[in-house]
Amino acid sequence: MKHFKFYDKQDVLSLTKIRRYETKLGERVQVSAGPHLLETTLQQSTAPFVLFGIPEDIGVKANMGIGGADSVWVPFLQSFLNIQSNDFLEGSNILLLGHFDFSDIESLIEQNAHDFDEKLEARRHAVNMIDDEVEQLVHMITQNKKIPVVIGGGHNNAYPCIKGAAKGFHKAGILPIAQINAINLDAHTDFRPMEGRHSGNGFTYAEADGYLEKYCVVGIHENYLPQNVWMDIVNNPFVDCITYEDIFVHEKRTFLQAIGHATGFTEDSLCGIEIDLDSVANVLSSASSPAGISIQHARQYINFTAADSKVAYLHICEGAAQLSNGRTSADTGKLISYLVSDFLKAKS
Ligand SMILES: N=CN[C@@H](CCC(=O)O)C(=O)O
Repeated sequence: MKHFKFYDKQDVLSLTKIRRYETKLGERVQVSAGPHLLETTLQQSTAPFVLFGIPEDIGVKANMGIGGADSVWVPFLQSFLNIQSNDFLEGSNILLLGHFDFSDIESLIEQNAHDFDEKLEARRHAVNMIDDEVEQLVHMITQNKKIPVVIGGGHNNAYPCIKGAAKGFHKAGILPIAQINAINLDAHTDFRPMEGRHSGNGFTYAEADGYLEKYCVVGIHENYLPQNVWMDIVNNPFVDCITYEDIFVHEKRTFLQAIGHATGFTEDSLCGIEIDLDSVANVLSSASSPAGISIQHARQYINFTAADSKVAYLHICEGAAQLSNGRTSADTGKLISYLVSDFLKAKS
């Protein structure tokens, strides 16, 4: 994990606005005992939740998407650490570990790959390196029976989250085999073919490698579902989906019924909870869209899945504060901080 930057108390407090007579989450969260003491920290910490960031957009670019998923981690922290510590959420049950910094890999690719094809190939190759480091961290966290709360980054990181959690919880004796389920609220299935690693095929690789058993994706947009992926889903009894159109256009079932279906489909094992922020209307991301669920729906999804599933991890991804095409949003970090706090409250 040579790309991981551990935080100390000072790092956290530098982003926390201290105010007399009030206490913020930044004053209450736990931090690591030091870069070389991760195992000891995880063994000794009383916090059941371990929060870290993967501010990278290599996976999105490797999927021919618009870069910028690396820009939301700091704005998220600035919001999250300044949430009031109170009876609703106190903060000391969170261990804030730090973030991955893969910017050296991206710089190398930019400097050395000559054209579009070479860059695409290099980025798909680089995603394997990201996979390995993220998997290692998720494995260590879950092996210590803690729940990772992961802020991306591209949706490519679903793969190392699933693989790391499956292996870690198996090693901890919680799972008989290294295999978990996953629920995903997303405009896309991210079940694209195995053409090299990128943000559009994390679940395909996880399933093919045997770490993902059942996968249910809620809210996919018919307009962005490739026919070959649709056929793969229809023919796979371990994969299920409910389209955005079936919920909000044809009204075949309500949003909460769709989530209930997803938690029911995956209830036999530990389950990774995933949300791609391109599912939320007008939130800045590579695949931003004016059509999508509301922020209220996203918060309900987090609340219900956290309460109704045996959670293996939470992964919130693809949000951006600034895209490589110049678009910006000051709100994405704050939205993510609401979703993380909703999750923590639902689990308390
Ligand atoms: N994780 C997102 N995957 C989508 C969106 C791609 C994009 O436009 O960035 C997909 O592969 O279709």
